[in-house]
Amino acid sequence: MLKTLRLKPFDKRGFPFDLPVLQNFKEIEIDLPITIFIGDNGCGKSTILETLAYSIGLPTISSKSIETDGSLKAAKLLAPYFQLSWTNKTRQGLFFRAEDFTGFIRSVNELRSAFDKDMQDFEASLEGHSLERVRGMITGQKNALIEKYGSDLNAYSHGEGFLKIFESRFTQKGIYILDEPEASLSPLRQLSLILLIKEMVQQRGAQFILATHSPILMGIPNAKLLELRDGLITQTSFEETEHYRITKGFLENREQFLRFL
Ligand SMILES: Nc1ncnc2c1ncn2[C@@H]1O[C@H](COP(=O)(O)OP(=O)(O)OP(=O)(O)O)[C@@H](O)[C@H]1O
Repeated sequence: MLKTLRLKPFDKRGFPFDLPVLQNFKEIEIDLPITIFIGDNGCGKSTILETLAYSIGLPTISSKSIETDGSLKAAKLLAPYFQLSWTNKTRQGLFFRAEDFTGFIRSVNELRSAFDKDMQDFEASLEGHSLERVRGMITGQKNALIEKYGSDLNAYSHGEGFLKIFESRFTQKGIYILDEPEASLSPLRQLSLILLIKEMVQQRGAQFILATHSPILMGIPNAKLLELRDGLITQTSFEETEHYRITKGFLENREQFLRFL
């Protein structure tokens, strides 16, 4: 389990080093199975999560190497200053960003189509024993793909596809870093995600680190809530978060609430 994140002193300028939150923090404890980063847009949650995922070397949903991901330039710059301490070091788990999802669905479906196209080509050029061997190989690979992700991820709605990915990739003890996993999940599906996370923690001993704007996900029992605000990272309680207070005020009396906007 990841226990602490320390930020070594740096004398660099420019993004990401100029982020206010990086000016002040020296060490944060990530000592519970579920840690949730919260805070307003632009406060630096994704930058911290991306740098953590990069430092650990976690797989992304596309299973491509995180080191060659061009969108993680800031994480590469910052990673040398991240010092992680562990009880049991691991590189197993997943780094999930909502924005990776669409590209991922496309690539899975392209791979499936490529298997079909290869099969047609081989059927036209081979025969007998050779054709049977190639057919067996391609069918095996295609079936493995279908078993893992379903017959066609495009056949699911966006939110259903999200949950399908979580179900198929939350499999082993490891560390799961999820950046805004609520992006297209209905409140009911967010509760399903909480259930999945709880099962993974209780049955597999997995660790989760999330960034979210969802008051539902923030309410996961026994999670450590770290709020980024005014350039500081401080531990907070569910009821103290701005997200909770605004949502509660709105739900309790939205007419009056909106009058003050
Ligand atoms: N490549 C970049 N160059 C300069 N500034 C950047 C770059 N990428 C992000 N930023 C800025 O860094 C700040 C932190 O961005 P980050 O994505 O970490 O915030 P966040 O807390 O995850 O926000 P959100 O909740 O909107 O996802 C933002 O103000 C953003 O505009």
